[in-house]
Amino acid sequence: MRTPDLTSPTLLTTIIDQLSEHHYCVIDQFLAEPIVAELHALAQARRHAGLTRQAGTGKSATTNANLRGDQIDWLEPEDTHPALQQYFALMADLQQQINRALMLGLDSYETHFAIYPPGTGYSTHIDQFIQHRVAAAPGARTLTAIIYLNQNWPEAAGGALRLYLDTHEALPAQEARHLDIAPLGGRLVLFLSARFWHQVLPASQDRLSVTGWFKTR
Ligand SMILES: O=C(O)CCC(=O)C(=O)O
Ligand SMILES: [Fe+2]
Repeated sequence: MRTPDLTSPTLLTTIIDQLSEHHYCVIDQFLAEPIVAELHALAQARRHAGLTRQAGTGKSATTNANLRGDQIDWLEPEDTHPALQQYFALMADLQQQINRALMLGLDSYETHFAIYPPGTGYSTHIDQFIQHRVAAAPGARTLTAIIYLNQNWPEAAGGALRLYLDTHEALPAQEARHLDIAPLGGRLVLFLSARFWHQVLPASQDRLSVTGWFKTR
């Protein structure tokens, strides 16, 4: 199984340059197909074992399927599954490299599988809790990291991540300047959690990802 080599100067330089210039980056084929397939199979197996639950929104984690329709399954770094071990090791490496280059002070990582059944999405939001939206709030989500697990995803299936590129004080309109990012297997999306409004558009088939947040102390 091959995982990306973060000691490769080109990959790391691309990530760092894109993050410092644009505050987000999209890296295709970040994860190789075998590990994407393993994580996909694991997410489905855990779903069938009843480990996923309806995701909530906000600190109280109120569930409202109109706002957010995914099923989530939180992952623990102690989990001995080889694909998860590889994933956690990779994200720890990424955290260290990004800290070294950008001094973001990333300190911990929380992550879950997310499964959006057909027709569901996640309405426009920001990943930082309102209570944390002051500089250097302790425990704030600082960098969002999403890896998609959908191999052979047809464009017609929808399910893009819509990232609103400008800062907006309040909820941006759907047609505000944005980038639509298809949830292609192996693709990594990183963005500063407090900076971007974003939403998940509904898809016509199950849409799987492993999503996480690097937090500051
Ligand atoms: O899956 C995605 O593309 C984004 C998910 C998301 O915005 C979230 O979980 O906060
Ligand atoms: Fe989000």
